[in-house]
Amino acid sequence: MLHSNLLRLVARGGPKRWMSTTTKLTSVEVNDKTGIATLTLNRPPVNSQNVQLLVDLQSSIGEIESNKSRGLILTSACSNVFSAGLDILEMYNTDEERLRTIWTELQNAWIALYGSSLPTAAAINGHAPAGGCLLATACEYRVMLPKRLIGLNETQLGIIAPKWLMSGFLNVLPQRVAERALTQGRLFTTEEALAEGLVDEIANTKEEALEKCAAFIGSFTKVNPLARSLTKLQFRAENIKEFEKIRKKDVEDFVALASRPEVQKGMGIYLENLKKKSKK
Ligand SMILES: CCCCC/C=C\C/C=C\CCC/C=C/C(=O)SCCNC(=O)CCNC(=O)[C@H](O)C(C)(C)COP(=O)(O)OP(=O)(O)OC[C@H]1O[C@@H](n2cnc3c(N)ncnc32)[C@H](O)[C@@H]1OP(=O)(O)O
Repeated sequence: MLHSNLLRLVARGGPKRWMSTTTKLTSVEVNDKTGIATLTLNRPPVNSQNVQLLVDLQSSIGEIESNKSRGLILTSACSNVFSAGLDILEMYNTDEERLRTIWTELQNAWIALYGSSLPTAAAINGHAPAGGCLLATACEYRVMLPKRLIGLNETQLGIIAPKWLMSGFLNVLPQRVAERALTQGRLFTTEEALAEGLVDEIANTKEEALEKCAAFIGSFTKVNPLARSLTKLQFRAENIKEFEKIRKKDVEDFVALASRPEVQKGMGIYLENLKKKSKK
């Protein structure tokens, strides 16, 4: 009896909890020759970060770390957008528990990428505002397509990016430039981002961006991987320590802020405007 039940489960693909009814929103492809993994965000039209995308992103990072890939390139399957940041629809008109889950998974995804011991690079093949910029700046290297926008525009939305969320941004920009950009909620064009050091190179196509990212990861071929990763993590240790100290309180702060009536109202107006703009 037990045996036949097991056989039935195997035939159906295993116990139910492993039978996901939804498709994964990220994919991983490892290049046989280079051993470099490309992790693609695939939630059209704009890769807005809902809980599932954030959970899938963590699982793909885990997969890449355990399959002994030589490095990780993060990119997008959407033609003009790397990621539009947090899914505002998911944060709108919802309950506190959902808000708690959204923020916890954003934190988890960020720390998985920022704290990865692997060499990481972002092939930014489209716009990367807010949470999109967060993921790109969690990586060690950025290559971006021309005439797109990147930055932390939170103040333009009337919200505040917490300190940990600025860590990657502050790693690559001088304090003065970062402070001005964050207080203005500035989105940089690719060309401005290159001039300031927010991105490292420009590429004309996604393929070229992937090649440049692979070349960056390839630059570590002759470096001892353990020495490399420990050195990287020493640079990031202070930010990670600060983040770990406040991560629980940070979730509650977010829930309190995002559930305020005036913030919810702002989200509704912002969503309406986004929709109006996309219909034009
Ligand atoms: C706004 C208030 C948020 C309040 C949060 C409260 C507390 C938070 C405290 C701190 C948080 C900081 C951390 C991070 C925050 C974020 O990430 S918030 C998200 C910020 N993102 C943006 O401002 C980007 C908004 N999107 C755009 O500017 C553009 O869509 C684009 C990325 C430049 C791409 O342009 P385009 O290719 O022209 O695509 P469309 O604009 O036509 O969009 C297509 C459809 O996608 C919908 N959409 C776009 N972005 C989002 C999004 N972030 N969430 C949900 N949905 C989004 C858009 O409405 C279109 O939908 P329809 O086709 O009309 O149905």
